[in-house]
Amino acid sequence: MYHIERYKRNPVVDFKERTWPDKQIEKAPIWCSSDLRDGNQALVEPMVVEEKIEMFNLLVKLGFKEIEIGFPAASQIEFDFLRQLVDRKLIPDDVVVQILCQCREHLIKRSFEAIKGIKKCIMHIYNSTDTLQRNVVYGLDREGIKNIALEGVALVKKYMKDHDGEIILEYSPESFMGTELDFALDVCDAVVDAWGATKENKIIINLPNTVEMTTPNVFADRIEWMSTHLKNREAIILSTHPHNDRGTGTAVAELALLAGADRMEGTLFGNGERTGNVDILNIAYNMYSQGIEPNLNISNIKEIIDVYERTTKMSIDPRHPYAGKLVFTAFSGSHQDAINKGVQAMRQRNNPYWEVPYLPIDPADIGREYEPVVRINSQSGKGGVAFVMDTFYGFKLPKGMHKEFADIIQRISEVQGEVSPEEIYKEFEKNYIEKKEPLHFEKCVITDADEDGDFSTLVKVTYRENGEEKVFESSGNGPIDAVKRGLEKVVGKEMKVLDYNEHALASGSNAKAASYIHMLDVESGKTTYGVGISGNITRSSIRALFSAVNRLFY
Ligand SMILES: CC(=O)SCCNC(=O)CCNC(=O)[C@H](O)C(C)(C)COP(=O)(O)OP(=O)(O)OC[C@H]1O[C@@H](n2cnc3c(N)ncnc32)[C@H](O)[C@@H]1OP(=O)(O)O
Ligand SMILES: CC(C)C(=O)C(=O)O
Ligand SMILES: [Mg+2]
Repeated sequence: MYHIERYKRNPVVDFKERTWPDKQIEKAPIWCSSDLRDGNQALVEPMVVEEKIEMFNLLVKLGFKEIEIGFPAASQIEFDFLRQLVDRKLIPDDVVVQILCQCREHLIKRSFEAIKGIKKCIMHIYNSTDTLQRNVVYGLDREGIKNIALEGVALVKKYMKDHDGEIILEYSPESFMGTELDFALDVCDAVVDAWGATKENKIIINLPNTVEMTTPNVFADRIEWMSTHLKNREAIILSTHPHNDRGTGTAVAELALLAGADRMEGTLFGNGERTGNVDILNIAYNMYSQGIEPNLNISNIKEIIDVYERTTKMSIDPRHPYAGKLVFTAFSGSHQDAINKGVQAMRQRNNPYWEVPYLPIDPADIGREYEPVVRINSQSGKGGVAFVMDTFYGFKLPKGMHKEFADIIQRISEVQGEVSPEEIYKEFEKNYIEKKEPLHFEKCVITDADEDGDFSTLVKVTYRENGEEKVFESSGNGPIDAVKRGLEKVVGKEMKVLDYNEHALASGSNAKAASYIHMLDVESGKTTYGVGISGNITRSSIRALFSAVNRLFY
């Protein structure tokens, strides 16, 4: 049943002093991957130890320096994984592992057992602080909730005494977005004090968007408000941890950075509870697209996808930003035309900037060079077909030919749907290069008459007509003109070469040339293109003439 009266709006923040709307992201935050914790706790089949190790190694390779590896007090598998990391010496010196724990003594005690032997560890404790959970989960008032947090700090301090390694404390007022700001501030200030954080020995205060409840601007206000009101801000690394319930996780994360967050927790491709955590790669690629160094090694998205899909058994949606199979592909005609023109213009322009319509970054920069930017179906146009012929096969079709050939392809796509580059090339061969019947060119002997003049080139052309070998002789002001005049006699029609183009097909000494003839049947006014290829430029142009004649008159 549809009951809109059951829902109410969440409050905005009365904070006129906000400065984030005028800011820009200037640098990458401290990234913390929560793939092995928040991501893992949301999987139908949580990762087993070997899968976790594979994911951990990937995160290290990507350059994460802080990795939340789980909740080791929660299960044996989580505990064993952490022990494996230690025993197999898989944690590089410059990587700090982080573990999550509730503010409960037996769990904190067990967590300290798990981290034995780790030089430096972020101990992440949390408790929910919002009005709803205060009432329904804990049945406690503000003071009671604050005490859970302070009890957590006291317990970490207690077990730290016998621990041989550095502990950085992270505290999260879980469900921060539903917590009154003055109370969130009160709890966080109390935790910072109780921990004794200083500028030199900072604490991480992590303000999560546990469940998205408002538009991103409200979350940004909340972050900036906290950032400016926390008592001992210089002793704090302000972290945030967005989720994606309203589909605005990335927006929230980016606005939180404008609003003063120093650190960002999230996961690869946004795996995580419900609609997921924020997709760290999305934010990092967004930074990259703005020329901001993301401080992550994200140039091989294929490898990231492979490990992610294998270990989480999740799949990437084809429309997922940067990673989806279709996100750098244009099917529609006007987009393809603009991409085609943009790529040509880039080749001619003398500056380093990537500026191609509809492509925010060069897909090759992130390892997507093998996927087609342009795919052809019934929504496609001439620019797209020309782009495929150029980028896949090196044929630079003259502009006038784009429509003629695209019409051939569109007739096919309307029947069968998508037409692959291979099929497009086969049609090109069939309709142009191999258009060799009924007049099949065999050879041409060219002689230059001594005197200059309109008919100084003499040709003797051997060809087959419906299989029968024949010869004609003709003259003209060059080989193309001479052969054309001969063909007029063979066909019995007046024809005119409207345009001629040629280009090399591949570099190197055995490069072939492609020739294009635009031909008019003077009587009917019909025109068409003919295409020829050969290692010899004159042969390729004569082939193009035959191709055009076969297309136009038979
Ligand atoms: C937003 C987040 O992602 S938070 C992280 C969530 N992740 C996980 O929970 C994954 C791992 N968790 C687990 O495996 C289990 O919850 C365990 C092992 C940690 C604890 O198991 P159990 O004690 O059996 O159960 P459970 O989690 O339901 O405990 C609930 C009790 O803990 C209390 N509690 C919940 N969170 C906290 C907290 N952060 N600090 C202190 N107490 C807490 C509850 O109020 C409740 O108390 P009650 O028994 O008096 O009603
Ligand atoms: C434990 C906390 C930080 C969390 O995962 C959340 O609030 O989403
Ligand atoms: Mg979370």
